Amino acid sequence: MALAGAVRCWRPGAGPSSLQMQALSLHMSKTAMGASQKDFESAMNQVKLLKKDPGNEVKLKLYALYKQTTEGPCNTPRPGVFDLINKAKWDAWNALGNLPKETARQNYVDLVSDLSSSDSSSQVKPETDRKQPGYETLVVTSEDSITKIMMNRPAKKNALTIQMYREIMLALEAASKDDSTIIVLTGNGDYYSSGNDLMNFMNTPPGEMEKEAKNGAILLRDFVGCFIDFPKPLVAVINGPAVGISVTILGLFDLVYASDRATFHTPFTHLGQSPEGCSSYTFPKIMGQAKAAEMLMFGKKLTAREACAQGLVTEVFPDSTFQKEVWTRLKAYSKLPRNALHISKQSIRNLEKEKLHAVNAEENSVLQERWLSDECMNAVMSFFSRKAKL
Ligand SMILES: CCCCCC/C=C/C(=O)SCCNC(=O)CCNC(=O)[C@H](O)C(C)(C)COP(=O)(O)OP(=O)(O)OC[C@H]1O[C@@H](n2cnc3c(N)ncnc32)[C@H](O)[C@@H]1OP(=O)(O)O
Repeated sequence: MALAGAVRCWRPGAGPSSLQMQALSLHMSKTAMGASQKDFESAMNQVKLLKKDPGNEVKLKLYALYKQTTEGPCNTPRPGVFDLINKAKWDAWNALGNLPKETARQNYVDLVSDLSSSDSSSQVKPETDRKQPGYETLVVTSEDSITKIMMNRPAKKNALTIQMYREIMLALEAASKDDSTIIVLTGNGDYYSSGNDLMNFMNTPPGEMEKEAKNGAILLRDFVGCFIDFPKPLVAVINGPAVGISVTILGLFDLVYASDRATFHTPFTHLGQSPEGCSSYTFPKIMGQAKAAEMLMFGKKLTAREACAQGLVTEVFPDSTFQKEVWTRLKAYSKLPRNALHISKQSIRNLEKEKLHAVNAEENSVLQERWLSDECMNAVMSFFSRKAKL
């Protein structure tokens, strides 16, 4: 509801210290005696300084109290049934009945004082303070109704360890229930992610290969399943090159923003493996059979612009302004009506959910076999012996 213009009392603005001082002086004057006209004017100014939007219900209350204080009881005709905004405002004002002007003024000042106190206690904190505890391989923060999950293993190009798969699942589970509107996955450092950590294949005793392959397939099924079922808008902020599973799951995101430094590489055949992340289904749908085969079968690496032209990426930004442009965009999107956004996401996804889970199960059962193949073992060994030979 667009009330901002009419409730002359609302405009986010200045810094915390002036806000806190005004709240304090307002509180002191109103407790000494009834609120004066000066207190009322000061409250009207203060409401413009609030950083946090108090929501339509509170804005309606402020509007009603303002009108009651300045004009007395509502005696204008009720707006027509289709004039929704003015009708809501009229209803709020009319609900105050014959409340005396002095009481309305006092209530207005009290309400603003309460809003100011909670607003100053929720001022922006540095990122280190906002960081959610409990993650070792991720940095998870929430701000402006956006939960950001950042893979945090820059020295290893954000290669995904078993612990990282698990922590990403936990972070998604928590984000699905928090009050965020949008969830972002991104990487710390120069890479978005180099995909599965190839060490995941190296620590298995010879007799336990089959069991480990089975466990790996279960973990992968659950990991990809979280993206299939995720109920809120998911945005990938691709800060640099992306490899393997970090690319294939992009078909399950709602928006993919990429720096022009990013590349997209799925070298499954070279690794003796096969596609996962539902890409065997989503990629041909997104980019057509021929282009999907080039990526998934022949390991063609795409630039960000090529990936955008093929529909895998939503938009490409110059690396120099990437973070600024993307976060400005996301902050604007995060103010959209939350429930409507989530319902739209779910309507789109629900049409495909069953199919995606079936594809996920099929891909994982093929991969489970692939991990036991000589082709896969040799490719992994050759990656790790590469450095030793230099
Ligand atoms: C539960 C199991 C689920 C499995 C799901 C199936 C998923 C499949 C895939 O994701 S397949 C894709 C796997 N990824 C790769 O094949 C990429 C391998 N890495 C590379 O090719 C290169 O490292 C690079 C191109 C990403 C970057 O090259 P460069 O710029 O030359 O840097 P370095 O190679 O020196 O890398 C720095 C440091 O990071 C280590 N590292 C990078 N990526 C991985 C990786 N994927 N796995 C393990 N380690 C990785 C690299 O070894 C270096 O370590 P060091 O400094 O030498 O200790």
